[in-house]
Amino acid sequence: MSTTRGLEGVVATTSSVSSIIDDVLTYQGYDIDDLTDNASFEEVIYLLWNGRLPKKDELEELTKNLASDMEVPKEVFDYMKSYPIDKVHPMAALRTAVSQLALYDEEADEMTEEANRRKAIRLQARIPAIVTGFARIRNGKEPVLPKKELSFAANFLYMLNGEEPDEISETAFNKALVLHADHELNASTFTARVCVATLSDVYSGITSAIGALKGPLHGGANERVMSTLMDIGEVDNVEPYIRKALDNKEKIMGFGHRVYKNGDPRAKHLRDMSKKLTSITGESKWYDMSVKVEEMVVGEKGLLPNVDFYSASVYHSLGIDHDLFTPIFATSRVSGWLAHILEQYSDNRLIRPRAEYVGPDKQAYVPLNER
Ligand SMILES: CC(=O)SCCNC(=O)CCNC(=O)[C@H](O)C(C)(C)COP(=O)(O)OP(=O)(O)OC[C@H]1O[C@@H](n2cnc3c(N)ncnc32)[C@H](O)[C@@H]1OP(=O)(O)O
Ligand SMILES: O=C([O-])CC(=O)C(=O)O
Repeated sequence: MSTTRGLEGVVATTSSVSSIIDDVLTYQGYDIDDLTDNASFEEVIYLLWNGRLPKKDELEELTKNLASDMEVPKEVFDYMKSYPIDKVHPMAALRTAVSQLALYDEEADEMTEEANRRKAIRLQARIPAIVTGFARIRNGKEPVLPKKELSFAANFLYMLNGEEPDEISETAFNKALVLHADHELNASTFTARVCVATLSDVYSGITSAIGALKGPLHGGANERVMSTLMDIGEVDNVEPYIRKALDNKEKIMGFGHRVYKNGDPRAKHLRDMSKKLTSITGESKWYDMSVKVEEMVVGEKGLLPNVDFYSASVYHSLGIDHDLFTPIFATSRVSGWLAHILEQYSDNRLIRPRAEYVGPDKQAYVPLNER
């Protein structure tokens, strides 16, 4: 038996949801650049779940269903109010609340395709309501109900702040959602597929995926990018800070990628958005620092920024709390997880690889009092 550390380069399944070929990312064959410039997040959800872009009436129906399914069972928010709220990370809150959602869904264990699609809409709709509801509850405020006439992106910001966003913020947030929606067999998506390949339910798949996304080597990196920028503080501090970190063999969050070696095609969109938004807020230093960090990490290590690097200054400029950055990633990525879960169910086989045994051999049991 031979092993590949971290399964690098191993092709573990076929999929038609998204592809990364020659550093080009597509969702169902549509280039991410095209979708980012033109599509609403709702269109992307439809595309990922159905393999084609929606017609007008199909989009209207999905948008209506998403808006009407955003209301979270009261019990979930009641329980949230009893969390040790000042110690709970929003990703932990999200993981718990999504698991709890299953308890109030009578169809949770119903395995027909129709039921799974209905649950997909409910999960896609309720995750933003949970993320924003938690953000408000921990500040002593009540969750805000979504407005049916708002887009998915606008509703997120509305439920978070209690005020409808301006057009620039809505557009930027929509682009960020489009950019994070799916990414082939990344760690959290693989986790979701492994879970549901046992024929476990959709809620279990999404709860597991949230756990995987939370880690700093994956979705959790975006929050850490902002911590790095805050630690650096000023453009002039970038050089000594990054040099010291690299000398100490520390990882610079938001750089490197398992699949892309010539750069993540999503990063340039977020870089442009960061430049624009930080100049609007009058805090260009976050963009300027980011550019300087990029120059140094590219120069010293040849590592390029991934999706998490510039998203940090984008979300910061939208006034979002830093520990909500990864839950926002989950709010978008749940669309991809659900597409992969539906695909897995449609042609399922248990996912069960092997491990090469490297432990001790031929051990004989020694009674407790002789050890
Ligand atoms: C949405 C996403 O999940 S995108 C990724 C988000 N994660 C991050 O930004 C965290 C920082 N980046 C990393 O930790 C890695 O680049 C990963 C996890 C993304 C990819 O990991 P792998 O493919 O396993 O690469 P690996 O960690 O083996 O790195 C290869 C070499 O590059 C170095 N390296 C990789 N990323 C970085 C980094 N961000 N900073 C400094 N050095 C790095 C490693 O130390 C290693 O060096 P070595 O060969 O001298 O030991
Ligand atoms: O694909 C990966 O390994 C990580 C990533 O960029 C993503 O999930 O968006």
